Amino acid sequence: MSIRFDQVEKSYAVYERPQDRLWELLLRQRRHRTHVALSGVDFAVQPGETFGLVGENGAGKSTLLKIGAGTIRPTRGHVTRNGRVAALLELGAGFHPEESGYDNMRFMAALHGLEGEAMARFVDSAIEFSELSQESLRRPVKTYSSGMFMRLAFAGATAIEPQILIVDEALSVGDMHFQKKSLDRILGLRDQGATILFCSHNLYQVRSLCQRAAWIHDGRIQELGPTEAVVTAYEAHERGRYLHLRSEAPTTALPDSAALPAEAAPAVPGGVPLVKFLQLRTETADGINMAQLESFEDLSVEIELEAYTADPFHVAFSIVRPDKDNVFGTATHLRSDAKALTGIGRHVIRVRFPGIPLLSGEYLWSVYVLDDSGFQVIDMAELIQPFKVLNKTKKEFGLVWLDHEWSSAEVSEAASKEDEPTTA
Ligand SMILES: Nc1ncnc2c1ncn2[C@@H]1O[C@H](COP(=O)(O)OP(=O)(O)OP(=O)(O)O)[C@@H](O)[C@H]1O
Repeated sequence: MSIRFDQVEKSYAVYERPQDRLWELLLRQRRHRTHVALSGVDFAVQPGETFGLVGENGAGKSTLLKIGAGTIRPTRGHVTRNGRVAALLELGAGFHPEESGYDNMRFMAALHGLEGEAMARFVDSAIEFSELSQESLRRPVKTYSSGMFMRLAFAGATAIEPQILIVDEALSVGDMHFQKKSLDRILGLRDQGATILFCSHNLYQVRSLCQRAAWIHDGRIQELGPTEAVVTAYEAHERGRYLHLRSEAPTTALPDSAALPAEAAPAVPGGVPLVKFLQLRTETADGINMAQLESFEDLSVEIELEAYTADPFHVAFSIVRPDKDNVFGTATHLRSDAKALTGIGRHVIRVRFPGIPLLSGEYLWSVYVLDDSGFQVIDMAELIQPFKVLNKTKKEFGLVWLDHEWSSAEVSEAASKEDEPTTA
């Protein structure tokens, strides 16, 4: 139930032109350059642990997952897997397009070495989970919609009751209903003690799900440790990169915050979300949705939502800087009672910030509607309703006011002389 990478390295031969591969074979002359995609990767995901991988595009995350899953071999080093592995990477890549859904499930069972009763149980369980009709299952999978294809592929990949799960942002499988069902399956396996290696660009998900994480940079592990420390270091790096890009390319600077959209598009594909964010309203003594506040004013926030499902859900929101840094975020599942919202229809949540300690600057709001696990985003609106804060009372500077106490002590000359080092 664990997975271990020992000094793993992966290099690819890169050919300028496709025909160079042939010339190399014929002439026995090197016609390629070597690209090192991963090097010196050495860590273990412990039994029952959920381990996150973060890193920018091209850093080597997918290469590492594929090596972990055994779909590609490392150039050096090796991987040890103890337990049944399900890799939720390139779902359906092994399907035979001309064969039926049924037959593809039988092939998958055979690949896992299952026969007779065990094969029948695997096929039944996958088919039941996929919710595909008997008629669809008898058709060749090449006639499936992409959603149907992914549903069957996910169902087949997880039907072996895996002990180790390797997940590459495969959480958006099919429509909203199936996305939730597949996520619940992953969380269920985790709760039963499965070991999970999880890669995502969604740092909220990595933070919520993983105990430890690694940041991969240019094919090497840059940081490895408790998730919060690793993700924070990665965010700081990304921020530096972003500021660098902004300073180098003034034409790509953020738009004037006032021009930002009032409501961002839903995060999730598949039409209307099951719970929709409607609006955010702020209130101070001066009025509703004021474009400018004063530091230490009382501020109330009201978030209105519409649920089209009776399923419980959570709401998170944050105060954000224009460069997307969160100043403060909270969520209903982080309340002491962690109570989810339920019921079809309109919901309004209110949060009061007595004497909000923001200092002068520009801020915005981001709102996320989450499922009952507090993990999957159902709807969101990021960087909405820009507002300014003006600090008229304090001289201190920065983003937020921090309570602090000064103290000083006079150090007498005699005492300080006593502390001086003596030379022999
Ligand atoms: N088959 C291949 N041949 C040559 N180079 C490859 C091959 N596969 C991956 N690479 C290179 O290896 C590096 C790591 O790629 P990888 O797909 O692992 O990155 P990643 O971190 O998963 O990126 P992303 O976040 O964009 O998915 C990249 O530079 C990529 O171009």
